[in-house]
Amino acid sequence: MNQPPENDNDKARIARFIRNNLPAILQHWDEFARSIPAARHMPADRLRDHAAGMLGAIAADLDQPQTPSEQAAKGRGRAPPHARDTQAELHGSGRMSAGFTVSDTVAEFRALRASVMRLWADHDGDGNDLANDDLIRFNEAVDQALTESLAAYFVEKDEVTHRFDTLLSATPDLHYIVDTDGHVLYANRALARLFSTPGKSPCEHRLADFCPAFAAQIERDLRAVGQTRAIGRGELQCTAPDGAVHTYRYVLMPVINKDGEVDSITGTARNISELKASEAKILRNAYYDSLTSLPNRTLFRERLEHDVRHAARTEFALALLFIDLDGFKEVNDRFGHDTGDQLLQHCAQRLQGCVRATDTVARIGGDEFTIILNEVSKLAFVEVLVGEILTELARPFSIGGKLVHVSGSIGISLCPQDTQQPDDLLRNADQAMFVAKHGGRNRFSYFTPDIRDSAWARLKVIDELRQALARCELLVYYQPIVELATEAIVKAEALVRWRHPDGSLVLPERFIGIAEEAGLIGEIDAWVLSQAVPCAVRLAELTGTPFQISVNKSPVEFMSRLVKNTWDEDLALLGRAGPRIAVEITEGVLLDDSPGVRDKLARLQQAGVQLTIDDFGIGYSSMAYLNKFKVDFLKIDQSFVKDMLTTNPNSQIFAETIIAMAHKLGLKVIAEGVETAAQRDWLRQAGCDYAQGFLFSQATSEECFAQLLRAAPGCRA
Ligand SMILES: Nc1nc2c(ncn2[C@@H]2O[C@H](COP(=O)(O)OP(=O)(O)OP(=O)(O)O)[C@@H](O)[C@H]2O)c(=O)[nH]1
Repeated sequence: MNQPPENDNDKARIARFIRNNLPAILQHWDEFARSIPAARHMPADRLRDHAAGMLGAIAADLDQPQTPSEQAAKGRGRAPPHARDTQAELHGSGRMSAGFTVSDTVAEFRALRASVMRLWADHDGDGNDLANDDLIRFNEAVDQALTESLAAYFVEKDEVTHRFDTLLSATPDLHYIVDTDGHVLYANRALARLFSTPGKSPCEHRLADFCPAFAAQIERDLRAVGQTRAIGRGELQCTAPDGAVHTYRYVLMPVINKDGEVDSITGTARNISELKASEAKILRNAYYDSLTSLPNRTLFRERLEHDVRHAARTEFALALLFIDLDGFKEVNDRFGHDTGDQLLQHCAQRLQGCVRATDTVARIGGDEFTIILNEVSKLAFVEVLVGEILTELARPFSIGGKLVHVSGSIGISLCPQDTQQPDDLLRNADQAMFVAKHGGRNRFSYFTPDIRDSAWARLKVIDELRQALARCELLVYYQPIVELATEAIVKAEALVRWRHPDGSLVLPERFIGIAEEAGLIGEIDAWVLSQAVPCAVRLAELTGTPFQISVNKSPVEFMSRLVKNTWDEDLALLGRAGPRIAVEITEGVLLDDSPGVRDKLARLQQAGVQLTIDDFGIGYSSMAYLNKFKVDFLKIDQSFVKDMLTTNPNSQIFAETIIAMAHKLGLKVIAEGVETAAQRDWLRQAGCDYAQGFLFSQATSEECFAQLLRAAPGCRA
């Protein structure tokens, strides 16, 4: 049953008291408030304004008439608020945002209550009965305000929690909070999903349970963070429920409570599996050959250094094998690069099959492999193994239904016998391989000091040759080609000579091969051509008839990418020279079916250059290409001429056959190396068209050549 409202004067008295004594109450309150941890660092005026607001709201509440049941409800803090967003509610949500704990918030109300009551007690009131009644009313109003404030505080807290939960749920990173014993207090959705155990919340686990393989590491890191309060970092691998293994990088941070103790530990973990995979790929690319998956040159060098150091500490030797495939370019040219690539892969497998796991097989260049053989106790074993490798490489490879053949040339250098320097060891093995290759391929050669000396000599020649070009030390000599019927000099072959700084005249046999290997041959041949063209013009003026000079174009110029490309300039020059210049090529060039070679031949043909096939008869001597390309002259190799009348009568048959065949095809024949009158006579009688050789003249300077021409009968000069 409702009680009548209380007397208005009574109701207003405490409210009036609060309003009249507000400065004094706030002064008391200030002292209390400073003991609240969260309020300690707040500006005093803000705290006061806030308290004044709350007291004003409480006083306003006290102004309201209320029934006894409302009063009872208020006493329990259950009275409905007067309006939405009461001052108390605003207080509660504000305190939550300002970082007040619940107990801080309660303490603030306690301080307000104590401040008013202290002052009330000191006050000359209107009598204790009334004062007690007022105090009861006051306490009820404070309780009500506190309840409203806390309710708003928790609503705000839930909202903040919800916001953070939403934020943490949206991220693929794992976020978690554990207590100092490692029990999970919070796991975001990504972590819960990753380690979902049916019927069990992540909070029923210890963090270490999620990753048993790294449990000890997790426990150790959590312990360290708890003890040192330092941030902990680490990486671990976890197997997800779908069996996938992921790598996580994690950070652990201590949560310090108001007493300065580690209350809990928060952690985040990021899946870095992709990063790891790309790091591994970068590492693989830096150290491994992508085609064969063998160690590349960089890793090989590191291993060699390591193994050489290791060998120095043992009584065992180390053998380094340098393997270069023979005829690999032909595989590329004939079957295409894909087949070449597959061949390299097969070779890599076969090489690996020949050695122990402790040895290293590496691919250090195009068709170059190296093998480090460790702990060699007997050199005989090396030879047995090298024999096996040669057999393996020479065994046909079946690639794409085709049988492909190559072989290998192997150089061997030993540590410590030859050297203990990794760089020298590699150079030695390379030089020894070079010797094996030039010794006929499909074989091996040990490094010897002689090899080193000749390799150094070779390098010296390359160096000097480079300078020879720049210092104009090369000369062109001309060897006459006579018409056998008349013995008149009708043509010449341009041959290069090198006036060495030591004064000697070096013949091409001594340096052309080296120039080819060093990639200098293109420049040399181009220079010879540039000299021969004006010479042909001058000789034609001298003789009064067109005069042709033939120049050599090395097969290497057609085939190797190492050689400096002078083709555009050469062809322009040849085009201007017309029939004054013929180009001599070997038959191997015509037999080469690779697109690069075919293209260069076609350009020569388009320029209308007359072609001479040099050294005819010693190679494949296939007739088929004579049909495909317009050839003008065949040069019978001097080896046939040399022994046709002495040791090998078959040479006569060869020469006769070549001459007959050439004539049937409309080609003229030139015999090289004619040294005797008997050879000349035989060739003339066999129908050969032209001859050159010492019988007529050695190669000579343009000046001497001009004298030869002037001395010839019928010369107009
Ligand atoms: N298919 C393929 N070819 C390559 C690769 N790297 C280099 N080459 C080619 O391998 C060839 C190596 O040249 P050489 O060693 O002179 O060729 P070769 O025919 O074995 O010559 P010799 O060693 O004198 O017997 C060149 O034609 C390169 O273009 C590759 O990764 N794949």
